[in-house]
Amino acid sequence: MAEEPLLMNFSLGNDAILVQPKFKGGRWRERRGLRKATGPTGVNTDSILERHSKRQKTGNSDGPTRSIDYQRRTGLRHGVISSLFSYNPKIQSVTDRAEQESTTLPSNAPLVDGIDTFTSLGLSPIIASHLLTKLDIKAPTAIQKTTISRLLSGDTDALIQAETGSGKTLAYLLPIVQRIVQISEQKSKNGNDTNYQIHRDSGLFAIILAPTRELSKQISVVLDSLLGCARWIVSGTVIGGEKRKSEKARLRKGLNILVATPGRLVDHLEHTEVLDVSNVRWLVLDEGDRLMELGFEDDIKKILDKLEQKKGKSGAISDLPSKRTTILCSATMKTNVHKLGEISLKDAIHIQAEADAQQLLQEPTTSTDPIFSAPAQLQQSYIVAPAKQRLVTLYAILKRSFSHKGSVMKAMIFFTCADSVNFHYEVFARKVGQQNTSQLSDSTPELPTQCHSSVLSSVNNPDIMLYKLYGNLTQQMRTATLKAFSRNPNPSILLCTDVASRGLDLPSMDLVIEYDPAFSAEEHLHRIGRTARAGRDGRAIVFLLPGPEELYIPTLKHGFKDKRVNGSLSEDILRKAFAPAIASQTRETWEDNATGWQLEIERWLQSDSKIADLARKAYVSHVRAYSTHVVPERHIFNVKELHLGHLAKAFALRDQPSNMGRGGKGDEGKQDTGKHKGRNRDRSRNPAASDIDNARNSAPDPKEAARQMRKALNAMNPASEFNIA
Ligand SMILES: Nc1ncnc2c1ncn2[C@@H]1O[C@H](COP(=O)(O)OP(=O)(O)OP(=O)(O)O)[C@@H](O)[C@H]1O
Repeated sequence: MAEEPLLMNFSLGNDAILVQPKFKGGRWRERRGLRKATGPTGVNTDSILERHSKRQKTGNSDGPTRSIDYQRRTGLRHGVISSLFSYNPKIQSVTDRAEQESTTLPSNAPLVDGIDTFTSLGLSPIIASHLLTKLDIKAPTAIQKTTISRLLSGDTDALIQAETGSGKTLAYLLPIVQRIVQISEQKSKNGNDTNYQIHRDSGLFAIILAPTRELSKQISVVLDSLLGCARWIVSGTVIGGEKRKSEKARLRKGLNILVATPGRLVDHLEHTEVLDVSNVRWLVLDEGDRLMELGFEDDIKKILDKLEQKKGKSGAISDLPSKRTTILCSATMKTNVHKLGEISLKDAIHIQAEADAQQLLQEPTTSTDPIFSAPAQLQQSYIVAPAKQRLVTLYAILKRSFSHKGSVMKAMIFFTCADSVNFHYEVFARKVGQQNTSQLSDSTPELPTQCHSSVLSSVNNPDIMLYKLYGNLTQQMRTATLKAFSRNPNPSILLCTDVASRGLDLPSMDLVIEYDPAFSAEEHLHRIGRTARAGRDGRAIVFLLPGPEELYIPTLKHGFKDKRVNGSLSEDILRKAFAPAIASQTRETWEDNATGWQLEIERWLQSDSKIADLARKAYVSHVRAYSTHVVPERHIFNVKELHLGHLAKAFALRDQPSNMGRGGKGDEGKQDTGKHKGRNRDRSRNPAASDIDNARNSAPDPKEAARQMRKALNAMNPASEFNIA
């Protein structure tokens, strides 16, 4: 079954059409469609693209390039190719350019004072020793310390909030596993001492819900390794991406703990009779805010109703708690989490790591102020790069970061859309020196999307691998890619969308680059939280454009306890990365070298129509995605402020694609002659979007419009970026 139709982060009342909702989660395409549908206040990127493309045709907005000599050396002989270094906007903000080393102690590391051990918190010595010997986990983290003792001592609902990488998964899994082990042992004392009385067919006791398949799989792996000390307790997953039949077979065999995505679980609750939830006493909603953003509210309500309806008496298994405990968990707690809390929790306790709780007391926040902080040891910086210098600066950072084997082992680069991931993957995957043959990497559905990057590899670091991940890849490919990326002992770079921003625990992640800033401050926190986990070091870099985007810097600082965020200019980075060899007898400058690199990519694009199409597609998707930043941040990421001609250069295009004013999605080089043709084509490919247009334009009265709107929204699937079921 397809995933239930979902709304993002808001429910429509009868007159919902009159209000301006905030769209946060899901794919940018759906966010954009939804925002456009709600009224004329949204920015129309189609018309912006069209306006700029007309302006573009009247001449080169960049004016003349530098001297004739400079043009001769750089290949800009005809004066029609925009220079990387001229006519860039003024940079206002970067006053803080000296690199500051952090001396801050890690805030999400295991506690080292030796006072709090897992056994002192109430965990059984068997589990504690299993943690030590098999998982190399010696001491609890701060959130584990607070959560474990609280959840072991009672059956109260809980809302767990702690930094990324602070060990929240074990914080809720350990007490649940211990409680089930205790129930099992209790039974064995009453009966046969040598046999545990709980088996896989004794009943389902706990369900853990997570928003993505990747995260569900990850939780399931942690759970399985934990259950190594209680092998008679069996766990499993129902997360889609495989045949329903095999999931049913697994459920028929019996499971005691189930990890699931909400859509797929609802599907089984409705169609799989053998799934008995009468004994479920623990329900965990991991990444609660994301579950809400992806529109799982209805599914969660259905699950809660089913659990309530089917709840059996605890008589069948003695010591089974009479009450169900629900645990809600996330690093960020937005208003939607409180709504989820209202639906799912009763008299819940709010559990935070002690340090976080103290900080909150000292710095009370308003309801509009998101409560979040990044791990203290994470070194965060921003780079102000003019649009034209973005691509070459990204190359320069990667080249320097991976200049020696071991300097950086794993890096992630976040983009706002899959088209952009695809384009940049090809840029760094291309075979140097083979400019006339398309190297478009074809992927086989079951194999990881990976290739060697000869562009980034060097004598000192010869084996740099590239991977890409986004929601529209097949599930097998996504799983294989993450596995291959995690297991590759060589330096590796993952190019991805926000499908990888939540919860993923990828080993040795040293560097996170937000090449496109996140759609919301909370998402930024989750993205950078893929590094600096469990006390380890990590670096995060965000790219900003000069101008309004520099207003984002206070938001970046807000997430850090000591407001420590370093800034640098792209030209400083280019100067270092493209410095000519000392022995060089030529008159080359770093500017020439940087320009040479950019021109090589531009020529490669011109010689290969497939790559050029990919670049145009990426460009249009990027601009459209840009217009879907959350409302409170739209003055910072304002699509009207984008210089579209300069931005084209970041996609190695010499002009803004003139034939893509209104079409965009997948134009694939076709001419778009009529004013509205492209748009109509886009709409015809997305019937839901065209329904929304109809709803907005034709409905005579607000109630009817709202009804049509609900119908249209129901036809869309905001979670499809995440391919959840
Ligand atoms: N007590 C501990 N000691 C050492 N490492 C730990 C401990 N607890 C968890 N870890 C490790 O810390 C890493 C992060 O844990 P986890 O994924 O649970 O973090 P999280 O708080 O859920 O992060 P996010 O908010 O990003 O989902 C994992 O690699 C895990 O094995």
